[in-house]
Amino acid sequence: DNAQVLMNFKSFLSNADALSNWGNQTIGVCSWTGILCFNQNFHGLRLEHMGLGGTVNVDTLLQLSNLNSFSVINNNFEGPMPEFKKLVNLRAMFLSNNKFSGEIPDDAFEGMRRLKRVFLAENGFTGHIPTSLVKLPKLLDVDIHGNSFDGNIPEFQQRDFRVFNLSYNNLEGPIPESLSGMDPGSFAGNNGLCGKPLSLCTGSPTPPPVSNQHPDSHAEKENTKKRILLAVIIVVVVIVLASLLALLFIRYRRKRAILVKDAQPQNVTPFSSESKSIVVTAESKKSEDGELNFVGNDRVGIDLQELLRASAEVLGSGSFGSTYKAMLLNGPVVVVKRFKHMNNVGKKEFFEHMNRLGRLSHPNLLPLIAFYYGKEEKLLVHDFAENGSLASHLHGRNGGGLNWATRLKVIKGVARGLAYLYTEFPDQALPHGHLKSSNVVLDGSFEARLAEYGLVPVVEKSHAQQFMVAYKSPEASQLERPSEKSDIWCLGILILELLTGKFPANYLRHGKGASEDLAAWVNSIVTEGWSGEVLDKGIPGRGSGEGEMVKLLRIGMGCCEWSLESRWGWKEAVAKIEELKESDRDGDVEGGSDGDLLYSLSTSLDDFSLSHSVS
Ligand SMILES: Nc1ncnc2c1ncn2[C@@H]1O[C@H](COP(=O)(O)OP(=O)(O)OP(=O)(O)O)[C@@H](O)[C@H]1O
Repeated sequence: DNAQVLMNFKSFLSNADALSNWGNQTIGVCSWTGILCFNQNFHGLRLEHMGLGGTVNVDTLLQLSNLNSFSVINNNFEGPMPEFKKLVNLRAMFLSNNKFSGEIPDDAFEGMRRLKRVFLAENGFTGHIPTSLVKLPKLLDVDIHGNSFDGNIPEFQQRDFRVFNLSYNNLEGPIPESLSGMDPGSFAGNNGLCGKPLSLCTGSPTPPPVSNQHPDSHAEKENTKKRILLAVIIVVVVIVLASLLALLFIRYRRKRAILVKDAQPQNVTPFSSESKSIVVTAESKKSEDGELNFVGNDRVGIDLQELLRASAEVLGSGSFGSTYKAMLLNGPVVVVKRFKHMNNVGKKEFFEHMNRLGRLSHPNLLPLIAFYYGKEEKLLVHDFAENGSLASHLHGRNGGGLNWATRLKVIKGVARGLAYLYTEFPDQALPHGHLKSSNVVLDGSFEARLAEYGLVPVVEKSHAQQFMVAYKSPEASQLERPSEKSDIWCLGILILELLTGKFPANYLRHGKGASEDLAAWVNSIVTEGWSGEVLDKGIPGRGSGEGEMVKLLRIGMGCCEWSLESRWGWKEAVAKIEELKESDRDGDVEGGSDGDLLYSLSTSLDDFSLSHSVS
């Protein structure tokens, strides 16, 4: 049976401490760590981030009935790619972020008629892209970035890719015509590639055919000479221009130094955490970079001097810097957040973007009052929300205290705020970009207000990729490019967090691989906790609202669909959230009895599990 086979498979692994509950017959195979089940039937292995090594024994896997999905993302496996070819029923193969190496035989994927998803990224694979891969009849996702594949890109026979990433290899030659419509990022970091969607192949106005391997040597020499000449001219021009600019810059700095004297160091750190007070100096206010710029017209009444000298209390610190609560003597309490890593755009664009954010106005958005522009650091000033963050109510000292009615009110507010952002920023992939429970704050009447929205355009790309939560959605972490549905993924996680009371631990963990952790967290709810454990038992007022809570859970899972096609769009999610009621008895009742409730819950969870891992 599968239990015995799995134990056998484990015996070939090294450092398998994470699989310590394997073999426990009382809990059953479906509850073992990393096992994917559907209707209590095994269908996959998801052994991610476990530090595993040793051998992936394919002959053992062969004995597992219904193995559809196999993932060992982010472990320490070494050596050549295991001979997965024998697993003809496999639909998804995730080997990314290991130390696999060597050439993959040309026929390595032959006969894998069901294989849809191939993830080999960030390993040490070499040699040509195997032709059997490009012939797979069902291939939808292929991500082989960050290896050392070389040679030409073969003609892929599939057309509609969902994920396609060949970046950061040693591929060369013209990109096949059929791939010319792909995102250029899919080919980035391959120095030898040319042709659409990258720049045209040199020496010819159109990409040369692959068979053109014997160019006329005289013409080639002429071309080379011309190229060298051109390069020399460019280098000389660049040096001259750079010297001129340097000269101008030095003169400008000298002038400025006289005007501003030593204001600059204080600008960079206008808060002193020791004294816990705001210490932007008088000099800095005079300097160009030291001004607080008020963006909302209704706040002109705030006294700048007073704000700058107000005593401040540290609220916490996140991935960008610390956040302070500043108490003005005769005015409102405001929150000032320090931001590093906000140098994606120049000063002018930064100002424009802040003014744009300042014009936003919605009851579920924390308004931006003012901002400060420093070279290294920016400050954003907001209203203080009296009831703190949603995270603190779900997981903090008063954790679990929010009743169902308030949770519903909060999620409706979040949905409305998000809908407003989507409407106001239709051209942006990520209208929010950083939606998580610590960025949902609650005002005096527990109305939700979204914080840290709309910042993606000004945040440095690498920082955004590493720390902003929308970048931890599956598509963003695998493609390094989020979709407009990535914010919806975050909404889904927030819903699951709100209903289960569980903290998506690694979702906030800074660093690599967090999206997979996040997905694993969602998945673990599905595989381990469906039988009544999913909804937080301690939510006050849960009794009469369980049917509605299950509806919200389904919405959450619709938002957490792994594939972008199946994931809900924002309009659908918002409309469904708006339909929710406080009590099952308010109007039409669904799933009234406990039996029905459990049934509908398990059905939705199984649906989710299926599409999540095998899609
Ligand atoms: N306007 C506000 N009113 C009340 N509390 C706030 C406000 N803004 C932020 N906070 C709280 O201050 C704390 C620190 O916030 P901060 O944004 O620095 O960290 P974070 O949200 O955990 O991380 P990140 O920088 O990734 O957003 C959080 O608990 C946050 O909820």
